[in-house]
Amino acid sequence: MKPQRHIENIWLALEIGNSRLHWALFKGETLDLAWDTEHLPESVIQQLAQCQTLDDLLLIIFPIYHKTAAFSSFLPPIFIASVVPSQTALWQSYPHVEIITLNQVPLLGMYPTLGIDRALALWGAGKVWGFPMLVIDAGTTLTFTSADINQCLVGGAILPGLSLQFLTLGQKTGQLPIVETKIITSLPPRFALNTPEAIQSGVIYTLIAGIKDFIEAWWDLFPQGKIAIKGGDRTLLFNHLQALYPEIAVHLIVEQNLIFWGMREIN
Ligand SMILES: Nc1ncnc2c1ncn2[C@@H]1O[C@H](COP(=O)(O)OP(=O)(O)OP(=O)(O)O)[C@@H](O)[C@H]1O
Ligand SMILES: CC(C)(CO)[C@@H](O)C(=O)NCCC(=O)O
Ligand SMILES: [K+]
Repeated sequence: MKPQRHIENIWLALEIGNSRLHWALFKGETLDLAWDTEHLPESVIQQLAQCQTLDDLLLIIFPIYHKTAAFSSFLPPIFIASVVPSQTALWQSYPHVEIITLNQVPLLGMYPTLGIDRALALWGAGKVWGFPMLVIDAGTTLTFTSADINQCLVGGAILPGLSLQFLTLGQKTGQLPIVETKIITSLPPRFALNTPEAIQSGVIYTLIAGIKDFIEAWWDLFPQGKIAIKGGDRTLLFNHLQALYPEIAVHLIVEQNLIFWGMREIN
C-alpha cells in the first residue's frame, strides 16, 4: 500500500433513501463523483465486504466505472446516512463503515425521530448557503425541514412524494391507472378531459400549490429565509413552479447533493 493513498483521504458517502441509493466519492473535502443505484441485495453487499481495493468496489457499485490507475490499493471507509433500517443492517459486514446518527449533527432542537436525511440535508444547505434555511426534499416523500438563524430546528412537514401519489392512486382504486412520473414533461390542462391528465392535474397542481403555500409561510416567519430543493423530482417540480410562480422559483437553490455537504461538514 502506498502512503500517499492516505493523504488523498478518499471516502465514500452513501445515502440510503426509501427508493434507491445515492453515492458520492470524496477526496478529502472534494466531491469527485456522485451517482445513484438501486438498493443492493445482501449478496452484493457481502461481495463488497470482500473487496480489497476501491477499484474492485467501484466495479460493482458504479455502473459505468472503467478501471483506471487513479484509484487503487485500499478499501475506503463508507459513511452511511440511512432512513431504511433493514438496508442499514446489511452493511454490518463491511469492514470500515460508519452509520451517521442524529447526535453527530450539530443542529439544535432536533426531536429524536427526525430523519437523518432531513437533518443532514438541512445542515449541509445551511452551512453552504446560510441560515435561516428551508430544505424541500422532493423524493419518495416530499419533506419540508427548516432551521432559524441560530441553527435551531424550526420544524417541517412530510407528505407523499410525486411518484408515491401516482402509485397510491393506481394501487388503491379499481379504475385508475398508475401514471408514470417521467412522462410529465409539461403541465397538464388544469381541467382535464381524460383520466391520466385528470390524475396529473390533481397531483401536480396541488403539489405546486402546497409548495408555494409552505414557502410563503416560511417567508412570513423569516423574510430573508433561504430555500433549497433536492430529491429525484426536484427538477420536474422546480420547472413547474417556475412556469406558474417565477417570482418564487427565482429564489430557490436547486441542489441534489445537500446530504453529502452535510456529511462533509460533520466529517
Ligand atoms: N432513475 C430514477 N429512478 C428512480 N426514481 C427516479 C429516477 N429519476 C427520478 N426519479 C424520481 O425520484 C423520486 C425519488 O426520489 P429520490 O431518489 O430522491 O428518493 P430516495 O432518496 O430514494 O427516497 P427518500 O425520499 O427516502 O430520500 C421518485 O419520485 C421518482 O419520480
Ligand atoms: C420522512 C423521510 C421518509 C424522508 O426520507 C425520513 O426522513 C424519515 O423516515 N423520517 C422520520 C420521521 C421524521 O423525520 O419526522
Ligand atoms: K425524501
